Amino acid sequence: MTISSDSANDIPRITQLASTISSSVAEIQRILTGTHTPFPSFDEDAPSQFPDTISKARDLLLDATAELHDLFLEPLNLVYKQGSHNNTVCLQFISRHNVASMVPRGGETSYAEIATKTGISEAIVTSLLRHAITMRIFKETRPGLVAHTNASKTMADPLVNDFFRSGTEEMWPACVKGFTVANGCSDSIYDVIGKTPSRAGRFANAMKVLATRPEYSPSFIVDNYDWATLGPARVLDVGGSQGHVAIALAQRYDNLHVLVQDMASMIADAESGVPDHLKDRVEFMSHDLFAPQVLPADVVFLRWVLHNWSDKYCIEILRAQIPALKLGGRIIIQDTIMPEPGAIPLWRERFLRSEDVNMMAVFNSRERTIGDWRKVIEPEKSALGIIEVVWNERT
Ligand SMILES: C[S@@+](CC[C@H](N)C(=O)[O-])C[C@H]1O[C@@H](n2cnc3c(N)ncnc32)[C@H](O)[C@@H]1O
Repeated sequence: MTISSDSANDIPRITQLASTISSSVAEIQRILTGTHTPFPSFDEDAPSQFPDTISKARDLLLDATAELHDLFLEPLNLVYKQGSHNNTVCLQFISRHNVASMVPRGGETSYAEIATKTGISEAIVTSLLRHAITMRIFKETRPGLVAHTNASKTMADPLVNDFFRSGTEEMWPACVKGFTVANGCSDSIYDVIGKTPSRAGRFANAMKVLATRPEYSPSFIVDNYDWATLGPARVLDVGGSQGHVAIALAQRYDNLHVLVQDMASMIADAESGVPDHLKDRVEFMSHDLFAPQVLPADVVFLRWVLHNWSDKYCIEILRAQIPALKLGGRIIIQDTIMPEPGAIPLWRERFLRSEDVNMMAVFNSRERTIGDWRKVIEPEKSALGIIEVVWNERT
């Protein structure tokens, strides 16, 4: 029998992992106790985010616990565990029928009642939700009765529900067949959902939800670029959806006037989400990002836009922005830079690799490494050059 061990001191890998788990939990306990922060739990009212201060210990803990767990699965079970199609079926059922909002906060409801409300048989509802419960979405308090966990309660938020519905109804079929085949057309996802306000609205809500994840927080662009030194500046937030990032920028920097440009269906009613005191500095305009810019700008800002497009289209998009730039103007791009394999904690890398596959299936694009970005931005292609890259390993 071969024992997996550290050859230097002959400590088995499983023991090393247990020791990492023990020391990182001790560190997290020290920090949470010191800051009077509640400990993690699946309870309905447990906190939904963690303080930044535990980030390093949490990275170590998540990777070590996952490795230890996986080591004790037989190889076939390990691979089976990663096959997520049955998870997706459950999430599609829950989000399509707004099941999470049928369960009262702090109370319970029955599978039978959910069956009546959804028009789906009690047996199927029970199977789908009992599978969801193994993912810690809902809990069965007594036979036949379900209540919220913190995960299911999160799904009761209409924006979060839209996020999962967009994922399971737009992205998932596209991952199986490619977006165009799944939708029986030759148009891009944006052309297709742009024609249906409910689908466009769901997508815009999904973007807002993604931005609430600490890794995708607008604070990275607000905090890591010195917008104040630009002086009075007009910023075009190209593909800015419903303005959640524009609002964050205008809130912090009163020197900025931000014009959000997006497809008409994506920005329908977006103005109503802008706080009154920012309404004169955050505005919206329907504009095709491939059309030459008509308005002069100090900054053209593209956040999470280019990763949706293959190189050829990125170059077209960038070229279309150039006529807008005033002398000394700049294009600021905030987007994913793919790390080398193994360069960041595995649980974080997994999210990025999953996004990469999503880009491929839904957009015929990909998440880019710094070398890939150079190819898009090199001067002879787009008339631009990379001046500075700021990389934050948590984004
Ligand atoms: C991935 S989302 C990013 C949204 C936002 N910038 C953010 O950071 O959350 C890409 C955005 O590009 C917009 N978009 C796609 N094609 C477009 C087009 N042809 N013209 C204008 N906007 C477009 C989409 O509607 C969507 O809001």
